[in-house]
Amino acid sequence: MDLEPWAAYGLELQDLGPKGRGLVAGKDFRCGEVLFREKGFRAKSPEHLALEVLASAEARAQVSHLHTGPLCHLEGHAGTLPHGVSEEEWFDAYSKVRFNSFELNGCCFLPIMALFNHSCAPNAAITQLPPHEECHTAMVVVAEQGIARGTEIVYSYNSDCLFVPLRERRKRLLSNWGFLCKCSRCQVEEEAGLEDDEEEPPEMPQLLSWEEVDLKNVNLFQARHEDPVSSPLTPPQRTFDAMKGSPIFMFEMIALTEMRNHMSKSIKERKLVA
Ligand SMILES: C[S@@+](CC[C@H](N)C(=O)[O-])C[C@H]1O[C@@H](n2cnc3c(N)ncnc32)[C@H](O)[C@@H]1O
Repeated sequence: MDLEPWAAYGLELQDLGPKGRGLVAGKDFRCGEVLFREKGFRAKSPEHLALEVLASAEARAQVSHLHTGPLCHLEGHAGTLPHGVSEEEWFDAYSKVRFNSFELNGCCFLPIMALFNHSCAPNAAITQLPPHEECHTAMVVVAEQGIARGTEIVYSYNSDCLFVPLRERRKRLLSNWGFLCKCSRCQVEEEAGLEDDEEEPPEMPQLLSWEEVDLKNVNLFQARHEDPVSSPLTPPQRTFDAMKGSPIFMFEMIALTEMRNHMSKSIKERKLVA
């Protein structure tokens, strides 16, 4: 795999302080330009994808750079560890998948696209492209406005939260993604005291160290999902094996058309709301 696939798109990976790493425009982009595209993995749940990661050394290498979320979010999972997998290995793989994937017709996991940070005032949008294969997904990131060189490229992890007040946005992002949003919009609204007008401050998830996790009470697979150990993925869903050598998906004209339709719809909706 290309070590820096974002560089071919004119993007730079930078350390952005409290948000961790993020992708920044290495040149000016026009509104509507495709900023990045990737073919990734899709499965029923993060648990299924974590098992795929654990099953292949190559897959582990592909996700080794990813951020892991707060461990407390992993509590409540029931089940047995897959044979030969240590608790630490399980939590690492599960956390990487859980905090870097999207719920879009299943659990979609794109290891490079996961390097973009979230914003409640995004300058880019993501779109899932056809064909929706059983175990793959293809997505593009598109500029929703002109983006000047040096600007961080951000999309919204949860578009439902864009049109609600600061506290509610932060609450939703905390519960789904495990972080307190520090995007430019949230920071401006926080400084303007908008959060003080609302009820109940959001609580940061408690970060646990390995020693603090009581593994007896940690259930690996939540009841909401079928247990992937007793119901393994059926062929040809060895997703990571199938992905060998082709992380970037060259999509077709039909996909571009769908993306443009989505873009103009989403821009129109924003204008209506504004
Ligand atoms: C999908 S990763 C994005 C890449 C990540 N920054 C990294 O260094 O790998 C999501 C994580 O990035 C951080 N993050 C993304 N957007 C953020 C935001 N608006 N405010 C604060 N942290 C953010 C959070 O730690 C979140 O769990």
